[in-house]
Amino acid sequence: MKVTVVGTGYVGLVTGACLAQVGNQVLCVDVDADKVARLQTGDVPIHEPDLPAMVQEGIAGGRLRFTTEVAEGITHGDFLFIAVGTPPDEDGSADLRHVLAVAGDIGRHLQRPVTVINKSTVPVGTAQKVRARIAAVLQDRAADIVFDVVSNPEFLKEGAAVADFMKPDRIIIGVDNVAAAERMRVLYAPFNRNHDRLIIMDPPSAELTKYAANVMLATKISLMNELAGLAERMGADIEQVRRGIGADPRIGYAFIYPGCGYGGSCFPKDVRALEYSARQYDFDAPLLAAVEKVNDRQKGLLEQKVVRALGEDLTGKTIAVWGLAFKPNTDDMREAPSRVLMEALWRRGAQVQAYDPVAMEEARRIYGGEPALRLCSDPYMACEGAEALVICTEWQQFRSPDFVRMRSLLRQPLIVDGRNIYDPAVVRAEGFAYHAIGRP
Ligand SMILES: NC(=O)c1ccc[n+]([C@@H]2O[C@H](COP(=O)([O-])OP(=O)(O)OC[C@H]3O[C@@H](n4cnc5c(N)ncnc54)[C@H](O)[C@@H]3O)[C@@H](O)[C@H]2O)c1
Ligand SMILES: O=c1ccn([C@@H]2O[C@H](COP(=O)(O)OP(=O)(O)O[C@H]3O[C@H](CO)[C@@H](O)[C@H](O)[C@H]3O)[C@@H](O)[C@H]2O)c(=O)[nH]1
Repeated sequence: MKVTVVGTGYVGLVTGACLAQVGNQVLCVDVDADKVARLQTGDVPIHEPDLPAMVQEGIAGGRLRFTTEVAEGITHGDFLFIAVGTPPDEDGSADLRHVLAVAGDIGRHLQRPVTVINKSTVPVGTAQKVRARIAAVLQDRAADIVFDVVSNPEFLKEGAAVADFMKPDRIIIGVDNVAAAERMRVLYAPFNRNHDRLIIMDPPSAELTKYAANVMLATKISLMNELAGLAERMGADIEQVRRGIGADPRIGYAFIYPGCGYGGSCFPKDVRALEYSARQYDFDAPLLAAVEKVNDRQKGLLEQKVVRALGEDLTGKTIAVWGLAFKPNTDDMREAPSRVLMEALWRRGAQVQAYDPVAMEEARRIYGGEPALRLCSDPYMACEGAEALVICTEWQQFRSPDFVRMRSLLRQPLIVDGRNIYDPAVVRAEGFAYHAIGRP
């Protein structure tokens, strides 16, 4: 099948590469000429396991191509995916500018009947807006071309994006006619072999399903973080509590890890966007506001723990930070807790020595000119002469460190663990003061 994917970010690139992998002819379109130039040579600009090999295989097999030519893109595909960003506007609402710009492009260049599929995370009613924009532009051209608009939100996680796309838990198809649903079933058949993963519904329900999933997960995390704060005060250990409640299958072990707050390009923005939508409908949604409030507070916790140990004025002091990405296996630092911590430390006059296995280039891009940041090529180098080590991301390589070496490099044997990756008894036996999240 001929597929066009507009937008080659985390979602678009993974969608394009995976659809090419199963044999489709895929053309990916992006307005970012540098990104397209890199992708044309098989150079994947993001860190995502398995993606470079898949992109290179697709290019070599002639099934995956990249262009900045939007007209070429729109005329190529029978399926046109919209996978552009929907960043938060100042008021928290999802900015639909890019999605509607693509709808306008489709209207301008469409030559034959197609299925337009929106993969971006968008508020309820957007499929309708996309349809209206395409129809209006077609009308201006006096072009009478039929098209469907399908809502097909994406649920991949960064760091596991290829695996999630290839073996999805579910494929949500929001559609208003049977023929379009059938076309989607055929397109997704390679990802739907053993169990039927397709859940077909109306477009508004599909659009809300995406937000509902993200706010449900964000709520689990914020609730655990709130309980962690209580545990800390009550002398209980949230890690023991986590195991105790996770054993109940109605609760489950997934997504109940307390920590220094959720980050990334999705949870923070999507909780805010749904809050905004609720206000638009004049509907009080106190739970959503609380989820966000708890998370904001949680992101300030690591700074508080450092201050409690070292004092308010950190002028001239150096703090080591392990982990800059918002979670392991990605170089994405959007809304990462590490950023909140580092910026707070800088305001208090501290120097930061940071290490991340893959996000160093991204850190350089964001904080390149920051004199109070030293990016270190090795985790132990980051500890050299620092008053404390703070862990922001639970990368595997941090889990079993050389504590003796760490202690010899740090000026003070102090670890603030934002991800609860160590056994407090073990770390303390190594001679460290250890402060984690919700643990005595
Ligand atoms: N990142 C994730 O893990 C994830 C997962 C599920 C859903 N989503 C949702 O998917 C959407 C895309 O997210 P992302 O992380 O892939 O975004 P991204 O910022 O990584 O990529 C978006 C891409 O779209 C391109 N673009 C913007 N306007 C364009 C236009 N008019 N024509 C062509 N290209 C254009 C940009 O240049 C960029 O390369 C968002 O709505 C997001 O909420 C993201
Ligand atoms: O028990 C947990 C699980 C996660 N997190 C944090 O939550 C954030 C988000 O993690 P994760 O969900 O794994 O990453 P994302 O790539 O942001 O994926 C989420 O957001 C995507 C974009 O909408 C969705 O497609 C995915 O289904 C959804 O999991 C990260 O900061 C994690 O550290 C916790 O603090 N505790």
